[in-house]
Formats: sequence, C-alpha cells, structure tokens
Amino acid sequence: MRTSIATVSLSGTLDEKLAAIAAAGFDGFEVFEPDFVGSPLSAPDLAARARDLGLTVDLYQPFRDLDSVDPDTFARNLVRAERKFDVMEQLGCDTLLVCSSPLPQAVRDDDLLTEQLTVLADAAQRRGLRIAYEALAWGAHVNTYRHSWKLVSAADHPALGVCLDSFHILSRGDDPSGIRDIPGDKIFFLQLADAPAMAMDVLQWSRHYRNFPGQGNFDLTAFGTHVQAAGYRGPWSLEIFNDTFRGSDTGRTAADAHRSLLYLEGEVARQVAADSSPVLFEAPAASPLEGVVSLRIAAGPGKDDALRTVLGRLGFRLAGVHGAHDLQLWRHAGVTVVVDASPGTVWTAPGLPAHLPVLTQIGVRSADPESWAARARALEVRARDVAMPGADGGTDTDVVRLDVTDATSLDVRGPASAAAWEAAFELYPSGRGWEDDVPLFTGVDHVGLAIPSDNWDGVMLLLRSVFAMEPHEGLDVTDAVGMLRNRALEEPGGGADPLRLTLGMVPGSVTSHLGAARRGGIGHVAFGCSDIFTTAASMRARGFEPLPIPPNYYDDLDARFGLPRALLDRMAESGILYDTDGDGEFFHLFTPTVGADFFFEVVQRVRGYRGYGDANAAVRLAAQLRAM
Ligand SMILES: O=C(O)c1ccc(O)c(O)c1
Ligand SMILES: [Mg+2]
Repeated sequence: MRTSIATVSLSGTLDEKLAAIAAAGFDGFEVFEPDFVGSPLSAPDLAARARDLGLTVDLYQPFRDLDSVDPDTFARNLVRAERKFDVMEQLGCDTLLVCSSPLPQAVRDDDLLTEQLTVLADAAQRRGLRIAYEALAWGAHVNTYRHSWKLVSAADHPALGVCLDSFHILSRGDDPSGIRDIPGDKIFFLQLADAPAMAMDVLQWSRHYRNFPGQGNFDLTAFGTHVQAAGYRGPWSLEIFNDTFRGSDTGRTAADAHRSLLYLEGEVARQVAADSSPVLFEAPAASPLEGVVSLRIAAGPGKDDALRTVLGRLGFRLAGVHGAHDLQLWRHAGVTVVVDASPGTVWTAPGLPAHLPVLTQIGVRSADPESWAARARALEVRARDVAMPGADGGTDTDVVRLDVTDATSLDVRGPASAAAWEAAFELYPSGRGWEDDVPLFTGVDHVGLAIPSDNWDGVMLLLRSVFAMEPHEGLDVTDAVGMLRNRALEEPGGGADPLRLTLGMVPGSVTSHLGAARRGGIGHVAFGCSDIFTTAASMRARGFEPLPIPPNYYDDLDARFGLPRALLDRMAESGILYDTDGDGEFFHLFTPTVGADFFFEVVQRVRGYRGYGDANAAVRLAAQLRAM
C-alpha cells in the first residue's frame, strides 16, 4: 500500500513539512494549495525538492466552487482551472481534487452539474490530467459519496473519478458499504481521517478536530475494508485538519501519522481475504500480557517519606534497598513497587522534580518480551532492551521498554526479570514473618496516567496500535477545578486480569504540568480487592486515615440507589464511594494525594462492573483538594 499525507496535516513551513513527511516514511503527499501559495518555492523547485526526498506529488487540492448556475462564472472557473493545470504540470502531479460547492449559486440540477464536470474533465484530459470529485459533508447540493458517484458515473469520462474522504462520509453517519459498488478504478483518490465523537457543526468538526486513524471514534477498519474490496489500489492518504497538530512538533506528528496508516492497514488486513489484498501490511503478534507486576515511582528526596508512609498503610513492606542508588524495593500481594528517591530521579524522569511523585514505569509480565519489541518496531515505535540498574553493573535484558509519555514507560518484563530484582537489591533477610501477610489486594486493577494535551492523540494511537487496547466510553467530568477529559483503555481478551489504563488530559506539556492536580490531571494506581471493607479495616489498623467524604455524598447515594443506611455508614467510615452500571457494582476508596499529583485507589468490582467510578471523580477531587 502506498502512503500519502496532505501538507495541511502538519505544522511548519512547506519545507519542514516535506522533510518530516519523507523522514516518517511516506511515499508521497498532497499539496494543500494554501501551503504552496504561501511558500517561496516555485512549482519546479517544489517538484525538485520532492524528487530529492523520494516523494511523489499525489494530489493538488482543493479546487473549490467549480460549478455555477451563472455561465460567466463557470467560464471564469474554467480559466482558473487551466492555471492550476499549469502548476500541476510543473509539479509532476496528475490529479486535481475538486470539492462540491457549498455556495448558494451551486448548480442543483444534476444534468447541468454532470455537464460542467464533463467540460472540466475534457480540459484535464487534454493536458493528461485527471479530476477527483469529492462530496464535502456541507456541500450545498452534493454532500454524499453516493451523489458524487452518481454524477461521475453519469459523466462516464475517463478523466473523471471520485475522491472518497472518510470524514465526509462517516461524520454524516452514512453507510460506507456502498463504496463496494464503485469500480476501484473510478476511485481516483482516498483521503482518510478519524475524529472524536462530537455533537457540533460538521464544518467546524472537520476543520478543527480531525485526527489520525486509531485516535478517534470512526470505524475506519470497516471503511478501509470496503475501499479495498472495491479494488482501489491508489495511495491511502491522510488529510487531517487539527488545531493541536498544527501547533505541535512536525516530526512527531508525521511519525504518528505514518504509524496510524500501518495500524489501519493491519486492521484491514485482518478483515479481508488474503487473495484480494496481497500487499497489506500486518505487524507481528506478540505474546499475551499477564498483568501489572511492578511499578516504579520517582519520589525524589523530598517526597519519599510521604510515599513510604502511604505504601506502608497499603500493606507494602520494604523488602530491600539498592546497593548503589537510592532505590527502595517495596512488596505486597505479588506487586513490586520501586521507590526512586535518588536526586534528580536519575533513572527515569530527569528534569521532572516539580510535581513528584511521578509514576515512571509500569511493569507488565509477558512470556516473551522480545515479541513486543518486534511488534513495536514494525509499527515504528521505539522499543528498548533494558538492562536493569544492577548492583555490579549486572544486566538483565529480559525487559523491553516502550515510552508512553516523556515521563512514563510500559516495561514488558519476561520470566527472568523477577530474579534481576533479587540480584540488584540487597534484600532484607526473610523470616521476619511478613511474608505470611494476608494479601490486601488481588493485584493492580488499573493505572491512571496524566497525559499532556499535546500528547493525547499520540498516546491513544500507541496504546491502540502496539497494545491493541480498546478505548471505552470517555467521560468529561466536571469537577472542582474545571473540566477533566477522561478515557479508559482496556486490553481485549485480557482474561481476568486485563491491562487497564485510564488517561486524564492535562493542559500543555509534561514538563509544564506543575500542580496538575489543581487542573484535574492526576496519576494514580488502583489496586483490586475482593472485600473492600476488610481491606479498609486492615489499612486503618496500619494508620490509614480515610479521605473525608461529606455526608451529602452518602445522602445522595441513598436518594439515587436506596442503599441500606448501615451499608452507607460503613462506607462513610472508610471513605468508600459507590457506583453501579446496572447489574454490576463498584466500591472504591482513595488515599489523599502524595505530593501534588499522585494517589492510590482501592477498588472492588462486583458482578463484572466494567467502569471506573468516573461519576465520583468530582467528589474525590474535592476531598483531595481539601486534604492537601
Ligand atoms: O474543509 C475543506 O474545505 C476541505 C477541503 C478539501 C478537502 O479534501 C476536504 O476534505 C475539506
Ligand atoms: Mg477531503
């Protein structure tokens, strides 16, 4: 499959965009006309630049408002088109995108419209060029792909075909399966865009919120499967109008863009028969993940006391210290927590002391970490073989590390990596009896990460492509300090212990989210348990002071669900909150924040409850702010 991208999708000068497009591995690009008009590069210069970079110029776009009920206007538009054909010849680009007109003077008579398109196609053909006609979702008369195909079909002209743009089709809720009825060689161009589900004017939605496949809510796998089945074999091109991307690092966005096409190609490949798509790429599968087994938290010298106190109340015991660095090994219920109190948090998060503690590593067990390295690299994600910080320079390469954000990595840990802890740390002698502790938890239920807004779409794509995680309904929570955008992702088929992550968006970049708690973005680790009242009692016996949840909250629970007063009283005693999703029930409690931005949660899922108690986020945050 050939890959392409419209220059409008990236930030920077045209030169910078082209360099990033080539570096990301694209085969070609669409010239977005305003980028060319505003560039000092002449058309021959641009053609030479593309050639040097090994890129083809796949499309020139957009040509607007071709048709008109006024014959003079139409004649002028044809003259304008000829001037664009001149440019295209110099660019070595043979396809012009003509989009349907949103104007009041747009032609509304299909016969006249077909005639005007035919006249343009004749003109293009004389120059050896082609016209790809696209229905904009907000076109005055033509706004569906079926309509654009009806006109193209009626014109029956070799230089006239359709351009399919997934946004215009899926944003309207149209059924894309009719694409199968269009002959593949009459689809002259394919533009792909995903988008988050939003209830807003479709033009505004399109111009500001499009994102890459795997970052939004459209079913692009089904869409791509229809296009493939139709027999289209031209480039798959991204056309993304997005305010954030337009202000973000060009190279990073281009790399995400290319990865999104690999991801989509793999998803489509799994849907279509091998004989109809001999060229579709699919990343190698990796061995299953077996749950979160370790966490590393950068506490810094200033915060490790508070962190250790909370860990102790959660039942964790200090199991050892590192010989050479200020690292402590804490263990409980099969989970290992490494507290990194070294100055500057040298291991994992240099330069991030302001809002410590920070969760810097999430360790997930897998039988074959190298299979994850291979899968990640196939999807153009950097994966590092990690040597543990061993006591005597000892190494353990049984860990593969993928960066989720600048601060936090997912570490896939193989069977041998557990022993590395033993080698690297001076373990306290056993026999003090605590190995017999009754576990308070069943393991890690989920991990919450604060994601900087300019990183949000990239993280979403990483988790969906490499880890095949599935996004669940996101909830925007109104809380004490503003709106918190939230999204949970879950590993499908993860059995009883799936990897679950909840993402909370914080404004800006990682290094600037000092005091993110005040804006809702807090990282956390949630432990699962089978009886939260017993667990809470054990925690209280260890000195845990529940977060005070106001009586109003329990009165409201009573009003909404009619829970028994005795149960509500027991919940209030331990600061336990409640949610239900029908049959399932959810009980959870929180620690106060440790430092500004980090806390622990204890959850009990009853009868398959699937959510995260998002409805309680505002009450939780208000209580944590009071406790700061
Ligand atoms: O927003 C627009 O005007 C516009 C222009 C060209 C396109 O291909 C498109 O999908 C949208
Ligand atoms: Mg388009």
